[in-house]
Amino acid sequence: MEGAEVQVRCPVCLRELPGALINSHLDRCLQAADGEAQRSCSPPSKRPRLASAQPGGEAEGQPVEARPEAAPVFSLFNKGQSPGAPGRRSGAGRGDAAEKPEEGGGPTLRGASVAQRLEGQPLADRLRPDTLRDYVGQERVLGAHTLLRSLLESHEIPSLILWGPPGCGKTTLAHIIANSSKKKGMRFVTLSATSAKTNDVRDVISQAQNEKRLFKRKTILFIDEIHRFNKSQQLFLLPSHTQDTFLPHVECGTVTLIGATTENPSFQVNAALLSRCRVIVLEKLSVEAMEAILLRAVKSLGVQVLGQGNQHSSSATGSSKESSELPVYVEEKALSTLAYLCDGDARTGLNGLQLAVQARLAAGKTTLLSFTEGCSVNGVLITEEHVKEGLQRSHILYDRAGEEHYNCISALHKSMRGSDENASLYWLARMLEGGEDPLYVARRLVRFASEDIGLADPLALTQAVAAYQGCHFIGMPECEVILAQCVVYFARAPKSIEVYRAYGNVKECLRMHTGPLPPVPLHLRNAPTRLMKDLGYGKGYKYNPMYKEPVEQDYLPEELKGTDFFKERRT
Ligand SMILES: Nc1ncnc2c1ncn2[C@@H]1O[C@H](COP(=O)(O)OP(=O)(O)OP(=O)(O)O)[C@@H](O)[C@H]1O
Ligand SMILES: [Zn+2]
Repeated sequence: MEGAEVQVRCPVCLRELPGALINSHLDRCLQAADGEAQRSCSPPSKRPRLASAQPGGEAEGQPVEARPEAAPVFSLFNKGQSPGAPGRRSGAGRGDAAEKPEEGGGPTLRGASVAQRLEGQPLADRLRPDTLRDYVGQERVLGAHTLLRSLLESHEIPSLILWGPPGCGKTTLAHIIANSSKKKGMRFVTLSATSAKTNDVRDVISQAQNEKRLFKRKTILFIDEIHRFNKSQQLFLLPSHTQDTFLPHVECGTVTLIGATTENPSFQVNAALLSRCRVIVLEKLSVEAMEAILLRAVKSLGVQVLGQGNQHSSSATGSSKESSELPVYVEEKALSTLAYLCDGDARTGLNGLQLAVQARLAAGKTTLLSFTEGCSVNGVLITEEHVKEGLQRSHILYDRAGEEHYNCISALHKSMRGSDENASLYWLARMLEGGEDPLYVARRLVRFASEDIGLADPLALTQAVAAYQGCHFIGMPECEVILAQCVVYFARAPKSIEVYRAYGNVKECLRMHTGPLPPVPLHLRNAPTRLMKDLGYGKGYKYNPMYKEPVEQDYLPEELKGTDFFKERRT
């Protein structure tokens, strides 16, 4: 898939580079663009969603099967509904982000208890900002005087690909654009690449054409997880595919495309499509940005923050059936820890907060809080520990970029090598549940197939490549079983490092060589011209099929005659 020779365009500086270099280049390029040290800009990966944290609604990025009507996924950017979620669709004008939902995302429901405020929609969706004013962070692309900002302010929306790690605000930014564009009378339609069919795209296009022709209305099409469009869907997007296609429509302005992706678009988005879109690189949210988002959430819930300012001591934990009616407090430290641990993923952070509050309310434990000014209050207290528990349940303590990442993949590799299928599965799950990029694991499997299994079972390589492609097509979480199958196959497979080692010997031999390399023996050379023939090229070569008996012939240079790389240095 990732041929080393393939040239890809850096979405930041637009230079063409060999595919193998793009990731390291991007890191540098992003740093240079920023002028200051960036947090990791390496292509982010998808992390599994916190299913348990979404009691009443669904967040985008949910597994396809979790959507009862998998079919089309046109939906509105409605408050009551996250993009891509089924359910309330408006009849005729489906796809129009016209109606304003009743209940504001906004935050506080007057008079309601914290428990009531947590009901229904997941906190993260409810708090999705409507305007740039509430959109936190991403200054580099959205700050004052940036191109994107002025374009948005003038409602000149170009086709965009929003690339960034999970929960950094891609969908939210699209949502904000939707809001502002609908004020300008534009339509906003969303489609999820995980479940949309080619026909769905066609429908959107033809409706957009009608709208443009009849009402002079422009359509903005948001495609979430655009990297998931598979080969046939991508084909459909290509210009050669007659008038049904998408690209010409992007170009002539029938639709403005906004794609969101967690994957490096140079690899995952069709080049022709990519060249027609501006790539906006969003970063994972900083700890400070996360703190701001969490504070807003806490405020919206009516939870009070206990910090340095309001010194308190807590004691005498009791329990109360009515804990849900009591005031709820969260320690400032708990919020900053949460902001740190969620690793720039606002959805994880907000889900973690929601889980922690809900768990505390359900436990019914109350705490007597004594404040320095003398008063004491009985309430529900959320500490750092509770927040960590909330996160633990969402497994995000796995450190994707650091130590853990390398430790786990190494443990997986060694378990497969040691033919321990249980251990292999365990390490695989540790990584995937922790949000590891399945393609990273799949790439390692391809390597393992040759390095450790080799000719003992040459089919292993086919299995690994198939697993890689399968994962690429369907993504997490559906692809996990593909990797599991492959991992168990490999643990059970016979192993051979014969070729791996022999190839190492050959390389070693070349490296150790001093002086000019031996010439290719004349009889092995091809002689396409008279001159070459005269020079003795090909002379004496024995064409094997002409011989009944095995042919005696040297294939190595004279000085290496008799060398057996398969036996060299073997103990
Ligand atoms: N920059 C931000 N400012 C304020 N809130 C944010 C921001 N980014 C994310 N959020 C909050 O986090 C939630 C999830 O963000 P969003 O859906 O935009 O992430 P995403 O980048 O599209 O992630 P994914 O790739 O996982 O779909 C939002 O509903 C919103 O509440
Ligand atoms: Zn670059």
